[in-house]
Amino acid sequence: MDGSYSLKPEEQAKGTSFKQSFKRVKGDVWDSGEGLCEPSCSLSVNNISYTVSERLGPWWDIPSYRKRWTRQILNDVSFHVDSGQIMGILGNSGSGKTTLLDAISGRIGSSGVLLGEVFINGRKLKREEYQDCFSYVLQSDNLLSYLTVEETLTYTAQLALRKHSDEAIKKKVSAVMAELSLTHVAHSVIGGRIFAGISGGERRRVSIACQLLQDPKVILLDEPTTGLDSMTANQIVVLLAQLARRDRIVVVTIHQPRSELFRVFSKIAIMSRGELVFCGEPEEMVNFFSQCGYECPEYCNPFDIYVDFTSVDTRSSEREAATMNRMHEIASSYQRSDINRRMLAQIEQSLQKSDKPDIPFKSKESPSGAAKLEVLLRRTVRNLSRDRMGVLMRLSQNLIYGLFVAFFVMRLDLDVSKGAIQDRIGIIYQSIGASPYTGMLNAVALFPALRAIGDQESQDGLYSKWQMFLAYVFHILPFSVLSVFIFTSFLYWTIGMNPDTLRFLCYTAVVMVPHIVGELLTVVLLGVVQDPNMVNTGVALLNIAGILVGSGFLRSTQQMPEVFQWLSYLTFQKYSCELLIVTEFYDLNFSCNASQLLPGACVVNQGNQIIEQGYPGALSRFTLDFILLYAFLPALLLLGMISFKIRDRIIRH
Ligand SMILES: Nc1ncnc2c1ncn2[C@@H]1O[C@H](COP(=O)(O)OP(=O)(O)OP(=O)(O)O)[C@@H](O)[C@H]1O
Repeated sequence: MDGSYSLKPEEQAKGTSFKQSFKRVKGDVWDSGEGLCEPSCSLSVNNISYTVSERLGPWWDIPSYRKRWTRQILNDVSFHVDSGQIMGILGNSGSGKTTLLDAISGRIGSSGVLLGEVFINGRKLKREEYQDCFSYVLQSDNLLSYLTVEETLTYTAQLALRKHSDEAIKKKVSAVMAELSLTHVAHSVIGGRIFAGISGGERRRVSIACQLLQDPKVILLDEPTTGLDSMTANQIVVLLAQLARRDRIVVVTIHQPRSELFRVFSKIAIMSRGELVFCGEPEEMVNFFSQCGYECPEYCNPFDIYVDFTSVDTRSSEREAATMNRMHEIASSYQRSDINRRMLAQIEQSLQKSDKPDIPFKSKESPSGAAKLEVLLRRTVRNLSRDRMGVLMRLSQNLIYGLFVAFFVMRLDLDVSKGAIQDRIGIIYQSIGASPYTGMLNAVALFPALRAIGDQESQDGLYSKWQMFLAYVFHILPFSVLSVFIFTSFLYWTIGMNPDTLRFLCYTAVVMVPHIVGELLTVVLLGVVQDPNMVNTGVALLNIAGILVGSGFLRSTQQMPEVFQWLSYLTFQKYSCELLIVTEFYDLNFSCNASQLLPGACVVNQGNQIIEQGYPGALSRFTLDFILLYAFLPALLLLGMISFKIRDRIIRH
């Protein structure tokens, strides 16, 4: 399977070669073309039901909103698959295919009630063992755009199998790439929305390859062909059949497979309204539907026809009643059929076996928490460092903002009558007020994609979501420091702030915190709020509130009601503004050309007067203010870890 991937001509012609080269010989013994082999593993799903409690109406219709009803999403679903087999789950939209996979892979939300059991080799799986046993490939490919295929797989292998030597990991990655025909694109980048990389089908294969690194016996795939053209979709299904043939169980939900894939599947399950209306071999399906009186017309795709026969049409109440009856009629025929009886007997047989093989868990020699963090950090840095626009954006945003300010202010004066005091206060206000926004913009643009990857990989058991959060925070620090340093170096000296190197360093150290806090706060909120736009708005409002209450510029702190005075202690703006006022105004003397001004306009002509009148005691609190300001960073790190632990509970995948 090295090199370019294509269907063999005879497969393209008939789509039957798999079944022919992979015949059922006797009972559960399969000929894989490499000699007869007993299935080494079996998956039995027994009476899985899932119900959720839903509100009757929308929130604006209060009476119905207060009432709840119980909705059955899955209803007593049972099936049995042996290793070597690929089972395709079909059904119209909303029939419960994804929920079924979520249920058997342990990724179902805690919002409903899940009943039923899952057995591997006749041994009952505990709920907490589901994820250690099954690999789950989601519908969307969550991959880092700037990594190559080989790098992507190597980092995943390092996260999953760190205890292996580098050499062993390299071999494993090469083997998986060969198995999935990815060797020819090993050094190509994955690509993203704004730049081209490998094709959609190859990306899907990389997602599957990431799962294969842990040697799962059971692979579940949710709509792996969605978004692919029909030829590529076929190739993916054929590839999955080949993976199954190598002694694995593959269960795949699929929309509208092409008819030539009919015989590629070992088993086909059809779902409708949460019920399994049929589950059996392709030939059995044709006979079953014919016996029910629903023949597949010649030249029609049996998949489409049988899904149509079992779907409920809700376009009118008459159609709904008629199609619902038909669906129930087919489902009960299946329940009474020999096909179903045989399948139940297979489940029973595997449960009764005296010498049950062990449960084949995925390879999981996880590295320590610190080692995982190190891999995540390396991976994130490498991805960002190749993102030219991302790096440029990070480094230049603050500087561009500094250019606006410098252009507007030009050069600070020492004459009070020429705005010496007002301009300096304005610069401090802008430095503190605006820098959180640039941090926020970075996080909103770059973090959601990483969050999606973190969600998936943490569900795969590779690491915890808070580790991804920490890796993100650590990887932005050097960029943030550099970006703020470029900004302050330019602005401070260009507009002529207090010309003292130590004061410049203090100014830089202070402005650094709001910028990092802006990004950190955004990431913390993105842990518990899914929508980046809401987080955007939330952080912007919090920043506005913070600068109003904390800066003392709009209203002096002493004049504020007591509650706001207390609240100001919770804002980083209070400490940073106090610090910058001291840094700029301490021991600075102004001139005043009083002849052009009203009498008394030159009363304030020393920087120390500004400090004492506006921020009494700020001079003595200088060190304390610094400590309190910098305390916001570890506090937000802690909050972030809590936020991503909460995310573990609220987001299932
Ligand atoms: N936690 C839940 N709460 C409420 N409804 C749910 C929940 N989970 C699933 N559903 C509903 O169950 C039905 C089945 O959803 P599911 O995603 O499994 O369908 P599907 O067959 O995979 O559909 P599609 O092919 O469109 O992806 C849908 O109507 C969905 O809205």
